[in-house]
Amino acid sequence: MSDAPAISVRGLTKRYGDKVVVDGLDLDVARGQIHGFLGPNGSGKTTTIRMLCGLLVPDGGTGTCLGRDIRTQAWEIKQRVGYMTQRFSLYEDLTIAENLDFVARLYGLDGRRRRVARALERLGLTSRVGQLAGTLSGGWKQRLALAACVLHEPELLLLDEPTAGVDPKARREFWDEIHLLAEGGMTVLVSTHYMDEAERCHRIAYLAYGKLLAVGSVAEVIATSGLFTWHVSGPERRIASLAHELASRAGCEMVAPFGATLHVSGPDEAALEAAIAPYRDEPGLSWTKDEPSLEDAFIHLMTGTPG
Ligand SMILES: Nc1ncnc2c1ncn2[C@@H]1O[C@H](COP(=O)(O)OP(=O)(O)OP(=O)(O)O)[C@@H](O)[C@H]1O
Repeated sequence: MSDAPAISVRGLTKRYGDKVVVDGLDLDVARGQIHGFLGPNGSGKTTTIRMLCGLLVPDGGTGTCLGRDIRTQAWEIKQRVGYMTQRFSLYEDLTIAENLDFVARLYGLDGRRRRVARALERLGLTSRVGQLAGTLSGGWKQRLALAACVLHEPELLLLDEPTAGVDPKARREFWDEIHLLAEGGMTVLVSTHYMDEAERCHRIAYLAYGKLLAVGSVAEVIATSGLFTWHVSGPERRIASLAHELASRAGCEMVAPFGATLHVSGPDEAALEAAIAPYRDEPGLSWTKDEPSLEDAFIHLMTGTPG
């Protein structure tokens, strides 16, 4: 396997009319990595994914995907990439095996039986081969969609919100499968809105309004945010009123209740401590300084970006 990055793009730009939806994006994804792609709705994740696999031509920028030029070698890229779109559809009145066989025929793949058997085994679907796709739960449907995407043994998987609306257990299992595929050498770029999924990636990139705001490991992205956070817990009614009081104090940029605990954050450590100082010795309240969560960091990064 080559050491060259699976994805390497510079200044990637896409406009629709006057609107710049991807704005000068630089991104490197190493081979064999699971790279998360996060950002609010409409931030340009799908558009970027479609430019990377040659489905959309960028208006600006250059780069390679699997060593091929994204502008001039789209056909070669498409053959080596598995792309699971947000609305991946399967034939509900066909069984799991029939769906996979159909996809293999559609793409004219050689060794169909072997490929279908391998995909079934890889994704733990062997025991359900005869089940109609329409009778599968959301999690199993997504797993079948993933099996269809790996039938041609791609080097890179582009997964666009593959687990939206799927329950936590099925999401966790789906991610176990993604990790197994990566262990086997596949590179994965996966967009998600779920923080727990972001934390299962080797690296993440955070996009807002078409601009890349942060990239790195989860710890690096949290550090990039430059945010400081305190947690305070206490009686529920007091926590509810405290949330209102703190929200109006300078230095508290974000105040978010999590049950009977508040996450209180701000980018200026001294200003934040001054804001909470009057409450620090209040009986019944328990304060701890903590790392900001990834969600705190993302919301802060987005708040500082003009839309
Ligand atoms: N074909 C198109 N024509 C015009 N505007 C488009 C087109 N495709 C996407 N857009 C706009 O580009 C912006 C980025 O959309 P995109 O789907 O890439 O965002 P996203 O980050 O994937 O969002 P989500 O998380 O909701 O899937 C949005 O404002 C969207 O409305």
